[in-house]
Amino acid sequence: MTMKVAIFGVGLIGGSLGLCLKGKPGITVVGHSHRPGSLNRMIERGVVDAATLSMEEAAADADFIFLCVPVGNLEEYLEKLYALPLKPGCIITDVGSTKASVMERARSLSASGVYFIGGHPMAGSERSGVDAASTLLFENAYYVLTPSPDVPEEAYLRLERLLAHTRAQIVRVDAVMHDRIVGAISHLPHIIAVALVNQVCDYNADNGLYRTLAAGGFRDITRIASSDPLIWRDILLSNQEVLLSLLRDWNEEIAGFIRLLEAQDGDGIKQAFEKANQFRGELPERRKGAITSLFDLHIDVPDHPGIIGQIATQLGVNQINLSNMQIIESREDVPGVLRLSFRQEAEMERAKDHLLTLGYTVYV
Ligand SMILES: NC(=O)C1=CN([C@@H]2O[C@H](COP(=O)(O)OP(=O)(O)OC[C@H]3O[C@@H](n4cnc5c(N)ncnc54)[C@H](O)[C@@H]3O)[C@@H](O)[C@H]2O)C=CC1
Ligand SMILES: O=C(O)C(=O)Cc1ccc(O)cc1
Repeated sequence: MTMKVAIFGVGLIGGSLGLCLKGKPGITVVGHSHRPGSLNRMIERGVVDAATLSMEEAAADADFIFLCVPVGNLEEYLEKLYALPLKPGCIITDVGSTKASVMERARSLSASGVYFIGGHPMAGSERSGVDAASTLLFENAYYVLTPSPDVPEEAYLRLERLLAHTRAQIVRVDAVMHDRIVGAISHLPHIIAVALVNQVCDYNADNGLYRTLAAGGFRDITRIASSDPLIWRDILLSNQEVLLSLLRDWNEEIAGFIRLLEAQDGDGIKQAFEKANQFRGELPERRKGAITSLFDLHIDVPDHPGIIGQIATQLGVNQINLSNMQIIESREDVPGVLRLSFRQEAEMERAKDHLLTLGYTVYV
């Protein structure tokens, strides 16, 4: 028997779920969009079997409904869905980056025979839209589910089985706890990245050298400042209380650094770095989390024409998939450093071994 999966909001996350589910035995994927212009693109991109502007048509007879719209629109979509005739046993889930508010709304709407299970795949990127969707996005990432106590175990397990196609690791977390933790490890870092970029942007208004010289570390820690403004407006507003508390703690951390510098307290500065080094060293190894990392290789390359093309060709010939390539340092009198980024650790290891055998100096 065929299962129907309906996806509302076929962007980065909805599109990536579509890619994981479409074509799997016994599954049909229908995409819903509120914009006529995006229907063709979903089909061309191959993320859904069928696309429609009608909520009713998308939801009719669906076994699973995924809400993949911005957090600020989740409640409105839930209200509209609960007003439609849904298949008995239908599971509605969402992918929003905050969980407490949507869980609260779903509880107030509950309909008999329809189950809501909050969800949050903790992998993504600073990109958005269906063109950025990827089959591999969720692989090895954590995928949080926040079922309320009244959801039968049978329904939870049905969703878990379907999500096995994402190859993510499912974890069950309380919604309020989720928002607190994700606030600290994902939402606060996004605010810090944006504030830092804007601070430098203001300095740059008077002296363009700031932008010229900004590279390496600045780019690395501010990548997430390029995230979609509307998506992030909604996430931050929805986690307001948690974030206000985290920002107060952040002010304290920064005030601590001000005090250390004013007092010329070298030992204190060293200790702050040592504490951070220690905790960061204990983070799970190279696992995808809310802030996703790529697996990077650095290669010394002599600065002569064609060398970068040669490296890319060598990797291509050996069918090693490269995700990104960047020259970090390139001056006429010094060798350049080329950064190659891979989505998979195994690809990075293969590239490293291959480039070493070709005589390149390679660092992980
Ligand atoms: N971007 C990321 O890395 C992650 C995002 N999420 C969550 O996934 C959800 C979707 O985010 P993305 O896929 O990144 O965004 P996206 O912008 O790529 O996709 C959002 C989709 O919702 C549609 N949509 C439907 N109604 C809309 C409305 N009224 N206003 C605006 N768009 C509407 C858009 O057309 C688009 O297809 C959000 O709730 C976000 O918090 C979760 C994990 C990671
Ligand atoms: O690009 C990154 O590293 C991210 O942090 C992506 C991301 C954005 C929002 C989420 O709720 C989860 C993950």
